Amino acid sequence: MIGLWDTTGNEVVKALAAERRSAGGVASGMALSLIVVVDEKRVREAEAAATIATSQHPCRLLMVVRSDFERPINRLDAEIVVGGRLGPCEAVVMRMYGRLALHAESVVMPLLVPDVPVVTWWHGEPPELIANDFLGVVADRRITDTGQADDRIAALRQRASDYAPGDTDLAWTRITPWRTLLAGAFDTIDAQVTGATIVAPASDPTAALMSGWLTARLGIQPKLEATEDFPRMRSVTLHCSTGDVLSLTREDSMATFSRTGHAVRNLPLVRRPTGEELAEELRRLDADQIYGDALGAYAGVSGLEGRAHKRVHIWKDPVLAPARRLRPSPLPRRPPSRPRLPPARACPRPRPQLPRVSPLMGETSVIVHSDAKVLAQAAAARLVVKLIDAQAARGFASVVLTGGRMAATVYEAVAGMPARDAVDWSRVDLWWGDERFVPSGDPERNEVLAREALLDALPLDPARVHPMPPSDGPDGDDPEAAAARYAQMLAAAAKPGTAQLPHFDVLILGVGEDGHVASIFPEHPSAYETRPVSAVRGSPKPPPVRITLTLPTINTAEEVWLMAAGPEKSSAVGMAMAGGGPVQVPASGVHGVERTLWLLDRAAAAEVAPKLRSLR
Ligand SMILES: O=C(O)[C@H](O)[C@@H](O)[C@H](O)[C@H](O)COP(=O)(O)O
Repeated sequence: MIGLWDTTGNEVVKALAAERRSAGGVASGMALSLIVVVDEKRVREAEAAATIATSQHPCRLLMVVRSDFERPINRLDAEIVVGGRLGPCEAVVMRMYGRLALHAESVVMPLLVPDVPVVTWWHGEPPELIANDFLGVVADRRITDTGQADDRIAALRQRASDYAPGDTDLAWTRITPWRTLLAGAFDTIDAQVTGATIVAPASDPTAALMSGWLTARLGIQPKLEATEDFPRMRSVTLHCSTGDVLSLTREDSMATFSRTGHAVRNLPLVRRPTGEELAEELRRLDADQIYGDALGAYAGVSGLEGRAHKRVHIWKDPVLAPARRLRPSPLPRRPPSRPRLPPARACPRPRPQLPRVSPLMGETSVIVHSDAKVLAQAAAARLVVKLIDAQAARGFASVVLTGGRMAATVYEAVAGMPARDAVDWSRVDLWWGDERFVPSGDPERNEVLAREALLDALPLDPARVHPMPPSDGPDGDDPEAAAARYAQMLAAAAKPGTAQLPHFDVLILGVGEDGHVASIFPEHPSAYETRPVSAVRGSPKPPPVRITLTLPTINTAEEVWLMAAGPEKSSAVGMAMAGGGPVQVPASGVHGVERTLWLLDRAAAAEVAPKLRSLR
């Protein structure tokens, strides 16, 4: 077991690899990644259940304990157990504090086992909308437990309204033994079932699902008879057209089965531990249509099976929802005797700090167009509409431009578009995300590219056009000074007293074959930079000296659009969308405050995992 205190996602990935090596392949052949989302007070229960389930299903268990969203600092503590107290699996228990807890996926995604299904189980109050939790959006199967909700029946109805195939609920799993016994009873009768009575507490979601199941299978409307004398569903009685009555009644750990004209029989009906219920759900990785039918029949919602299997992540900040305000509890202190992660100790060089990415991250959409030409036309149309909308809302608009072939085709498409005249170009601010540090007028400059392809044809206000300084500008051949100058220009344009940067409505990026964006290159110092603007030396893409906005600056834009076309971009795009990490794949580290848009052609989208490609 390794305990990592106040750590980073990267350290957890490294420590897991180290622990796997030292465990000598204890947990090979993992069939799935199981993400468990749980509150601190229920961790022990969740661990006990997961231990039972993982003993039946070899998997990587990723337990996410989220707390104190309001805490101003972010912190991650992690515990890595391979083939130990959590069963024969690889387990990472992660405690996330502060705003980091809202972006658990940034830590969890790199830990998913490649190419195997992902199952997410919430042990506790289920999320109102699964789309609000990225850990649910990435999962192939999603397991909630409405039995844990404060208002269990309302939670069940909410599951129906929010349903997508692949969802399931442990309140449903709980009636598997009942359904087995009742199905056996049906087999013994020829008569038609005309009615049913279910005796259960009024708020029992399991009884509600039993009612829905009987409605969906037999076309009857069962009567729910409320009782407060029993904590769980007490009995199910079926009335046949012949007048026969079949009844199944729970008695402690068994059931009595009675049928008109037959002797009463005792049958096993054991209440299973949560871990057994979880294990049952892990046995199937396709959608459970019978559950969907039962849920829809109970809630009176039709067409559940026809819904899309995948959800789009919808950002929701629980801190802004007054009902969920949480009082921060003291952060656990690192135990003095706890050893530090061995690989980190072995690392001789001080590691640079990862840039703090903005905690605000809107929805991510992936739009795949047939080819680069259509992509350029569509992106151009989108840009024109975005600028018109921004001007309608605020009177002006601002866009951050980039360089490269894809950007050039989009600029040309805007230039050739009659609708471009609907934009008041004199009220558009233009900034650059990066620039090649060469003399002014040099055809290598991104500024020159944009001017020739588009800007020269537009009635812009020159005072609103802000190219990055050239190498023959006021700072001469000093890219650091030029970067600092651009940072000052940005600060001067920011709203006084509120920010260091102006508002960017949309920031456009091309994606390099190696996953670079702007002039932030993989494993390059620019990928660690936290100042707003950075000089770049030794760029792997010529020319070698450049200036770039850094990741924290890019991530303040309202919308960030990443554009890529062609097969040579497919692996970079695939890695970025799989959460490759901002240093290894800078494109994975950018996002818009309100929206991140991937604009791809089919060839560039080829390696985007199917489950992500369906995000729209
Ligand atoms: O100055 C640059 O080179 C760019 O700003 C760079 O980030 C570019 O956008 C990508 O490399 C994609 O370029 P392509 O669209 O040409 O592949």
